[in-house]
Amino acid sequence: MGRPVSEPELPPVLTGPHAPVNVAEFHALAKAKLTPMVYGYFSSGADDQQTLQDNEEGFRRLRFRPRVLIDVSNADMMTEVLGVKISFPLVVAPTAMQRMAHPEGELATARAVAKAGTVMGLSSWSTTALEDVEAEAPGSPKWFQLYVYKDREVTKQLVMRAEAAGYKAIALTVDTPRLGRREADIKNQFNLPPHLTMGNFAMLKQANMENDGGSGLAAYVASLIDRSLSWKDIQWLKSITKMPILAKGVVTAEDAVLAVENGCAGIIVSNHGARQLDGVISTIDALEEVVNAVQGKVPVFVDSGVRRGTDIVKALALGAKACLIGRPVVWGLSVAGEQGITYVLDMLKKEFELAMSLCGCVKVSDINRSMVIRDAFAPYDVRRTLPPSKA
Ligand SMILES: Cc1cc2nc3c(=O)[nH]c(=O)nc-3n(C[C@H](O)[C@H](O)[C@H](O)COP(=O)(O)O)c2cc1C
Ligand SMILES: CC(C)CC(=O)C(=O)O
Repeated sequence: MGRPVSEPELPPVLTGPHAPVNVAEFHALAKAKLTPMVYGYFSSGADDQQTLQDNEEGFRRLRFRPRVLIDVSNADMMTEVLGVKISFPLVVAPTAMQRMAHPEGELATARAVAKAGTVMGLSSWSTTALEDVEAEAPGSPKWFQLYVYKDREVTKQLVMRAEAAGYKAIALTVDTPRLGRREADIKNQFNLPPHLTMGNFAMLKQANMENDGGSGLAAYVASLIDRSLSWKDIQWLKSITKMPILAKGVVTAEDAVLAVENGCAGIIVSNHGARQLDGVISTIDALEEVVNAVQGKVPVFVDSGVRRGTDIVKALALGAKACLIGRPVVWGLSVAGEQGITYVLDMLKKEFELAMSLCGCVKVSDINRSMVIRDAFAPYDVRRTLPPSKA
């Protein structure tokens, strides 16, 4: 597979023999470019980072059962999320403070994601105002990620602004009543660099990240975010917006059922890129129980650890409608702004197309449960897919 974007248009870091050919190589380039404080914030998981490792390992534990001698000369990667067509089943997850990665931050992301024909998630804690992000790529579908403030009026204003600007959904983050313990941020006494602001909050322009020698972000979250948030607040949220609400951060069947009962329009199986509770189950391991619990009533998405096109095929085989990626986009942005993200998305799209074809799938809906097994040494029970007479 060749490199994704036509070479003459690219900056030197993305051309020639040292150009990255996968997400891991983008990560390495970003690490070399960013300051230790910024890199530490973007890359870290919580505590011992056990789940950080497990998120990627979880995908590796799955093995394919590809089908052969199927005409794959035409691959159709299009799919649909919440009524919106996207070019392939990958959505960009909301990640905070993108101007730390590149001066154009969220604006570069909006342009690249629009060009790729998919959905952008924008963080409440974007370093660019949500209206400016929409104006940069007007009409291109975006989800607004919501942190619920102790001050419900602040929250309400934010939701109303997102709806007025044309955002298509609210991704309500449900796994962050408190910030996970990220040791790099504590060591580096993380703080938003003084030339940047939280773009969505005029009154909080200077983010008050005063810390007592630890992570300024943890102090910021503790002072502003509503720890008392509970399922009943979904009703409140539904009373102030017509946008569909996605519960972002569910990893159990119990909570999946509650999300559906409380009127969520979708579920994002996520452990926040392993940044919250260390030791929590990897999302690819949690996915199937959530899919089974939901019984097709709402779409299920998954993020945390998706690094390859093959990971997307595995997630879809286990019932996800689409995957989201967080860090891979941050690495692309850090390395080469908009072009870096375009390159990353294009690379993952090509990987996905190849993986689909090698699995014998012509279209996204061909991907099914029979295509993966968890344990490479346990035979697949063919009674699941063969008619009884042949099983
Ligand atoms: C640097 C960074 C910032 C993030 N900021 C937010 C955020 O503001 N809101 C949120 O709900 N999730 C946030 N996340 C979590 C992502 O939305 C997503 O769940 C996660 O990155 C997926 O895992 P991956 O990075 O392994 O792809 C952030 C993740 C990272 C890495
Ligand atoms: C500002 C942060 C709370 C954003 C976030 O969700 C994260 O860093 O994981």
